[in-house]
Amino acid sequence: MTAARGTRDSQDAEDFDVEEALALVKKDGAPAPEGRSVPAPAPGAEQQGRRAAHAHHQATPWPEARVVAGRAARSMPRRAPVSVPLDASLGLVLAAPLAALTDLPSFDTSAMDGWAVAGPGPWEVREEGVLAGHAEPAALTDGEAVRIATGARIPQDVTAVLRSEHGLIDDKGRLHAIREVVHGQDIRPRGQECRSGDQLLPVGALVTPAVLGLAAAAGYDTLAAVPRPRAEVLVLGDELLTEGLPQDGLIRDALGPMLPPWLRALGAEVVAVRRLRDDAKALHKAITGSGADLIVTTGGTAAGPVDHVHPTLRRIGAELLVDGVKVRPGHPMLLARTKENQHLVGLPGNPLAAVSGLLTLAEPLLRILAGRPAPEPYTLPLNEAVHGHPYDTRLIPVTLRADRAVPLHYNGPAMLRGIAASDALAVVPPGGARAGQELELLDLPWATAGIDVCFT
Ligand SMILES: Nc1nc2c(c(=O)[nH]1)N[C@H]1C(S)=C(S)[C@@H](COP(=O)(O)OP(=O)(O)OC[C@H]3O[C@@H](n4cnc5c(N)ncnc54)[C@H](O)[C@@H]3O)O[C@H]1N2
Ligand code: MOO
Repeated sequence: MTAARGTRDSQDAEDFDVEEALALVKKDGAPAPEGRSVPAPAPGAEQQGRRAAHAHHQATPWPEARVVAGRAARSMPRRAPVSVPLDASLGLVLAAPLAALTDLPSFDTSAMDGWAVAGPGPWEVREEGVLAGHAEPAALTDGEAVRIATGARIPQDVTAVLRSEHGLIDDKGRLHAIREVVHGQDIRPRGQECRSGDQLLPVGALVTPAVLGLAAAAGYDTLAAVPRPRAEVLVLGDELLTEGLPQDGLIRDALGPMLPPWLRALGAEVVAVRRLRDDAKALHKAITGSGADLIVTTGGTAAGPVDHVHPTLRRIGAELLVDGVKVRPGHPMLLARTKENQHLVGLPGNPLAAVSGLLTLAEPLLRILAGRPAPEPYTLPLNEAVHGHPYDTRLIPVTLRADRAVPLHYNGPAMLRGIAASDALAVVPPGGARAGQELELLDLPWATAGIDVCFT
């Protein structure tokens, strides 16, 4: 057995047996790391444990969880379109059709460097040439030519543009064509691409770099866009460090740096990222004080002594729309309506489990709030078999090689090593998948061609 194979087997075991493994640690009273004390079980911890076991049976199937998240977004009223300067509209969605504000080109334009000529040659060449962006050139009369640059306005009564490489000046200063001159050649007539008022793009089009260019060319300084849904990230955990090396049982916060750009790539405006201690009061205050459309919490979703997300949601009377999902990793993820027009996605603390929650619940919700089109579902064959969970869907990081999905190792719930090297998450149905089996893929923003590569 190779080392890599051994690693994966042990990860799979962790995946299936994480609950039992944790229970064993607790039963045996494993010593706490030096200098750190195990918090006493919170009042009601036993009840929480029962609730967690119950919740697991109530968990929503993975495909349905995504539908519920989409429905939650559709239940929210549409926010009014915003007028956004071009340089800030990348990644937004048009809230009004993009209609040309001008003819394009807006004047007859030379397509080449050379001479604008009138009538048949040879031509007398005028002394002063015509450059792009300069004053309106004087009309030509038959037998005349003028030097012209690409993009310059065509003088009146010009019949064609002769490219510089297709003309010769004789010793008397007259211009001769070395090729046949076709009427209108190398002239871009006004309105060739569009007339003022023509619809260039419909409502709902994604603003890509190309759209920015088109909008600018068509005369726009601002665009009417669907506003980005506002997301606030609450990173929970006493054990988290924001710099330096992990030490004394403390670890680096991996989600604080990862989630804001990822949420932005999913269409959100991240209005705040706050780090909170494992403290129920602080969490209550942060949730009830937030004006965001979506609150994303990390950690605290399970039934441990300092897992305050469920109790806090109960306390504020939130409606749990999804309470656990039949997916590995990430099964404790949740979605709640916290108040009118506000939802909360609770991501599990294990980093890959958090990614799973992000793509299962936050992605459809944000995509619909941002007015973005749903990505076309697609599948690729697996290049090797993967184990499945007996009852739950698995999401595993894969790279895409020669139209095959290659599963990556280091895909345990607490690991980011696999996903950091991956292009997509493959959706493994309960029971696993054979080599060659077509699996649905969820593209990761950095691997998607087009706008999704643009995080800023
Ligand atoms: N008795 C049970 N215990 C656990 C269950 C269960 O079903 N029964 N599920 C396990 C699973 S699966 C997951 S996933 C986690 C979810 O836990 P929480 O959402 O409550 O998260 P925490 O306990 O706060 O943290 C879990 C793990 O992740 C680390 N973490 C947390 N935040 C971060 C961060 N920002 N950056 C890096 N790492 C983070 C944290 O230190 C823990 O190691 O619950 C299992 N337990
Ligand atoms: O199995 Mo958990 O959801 O670690 O990810």
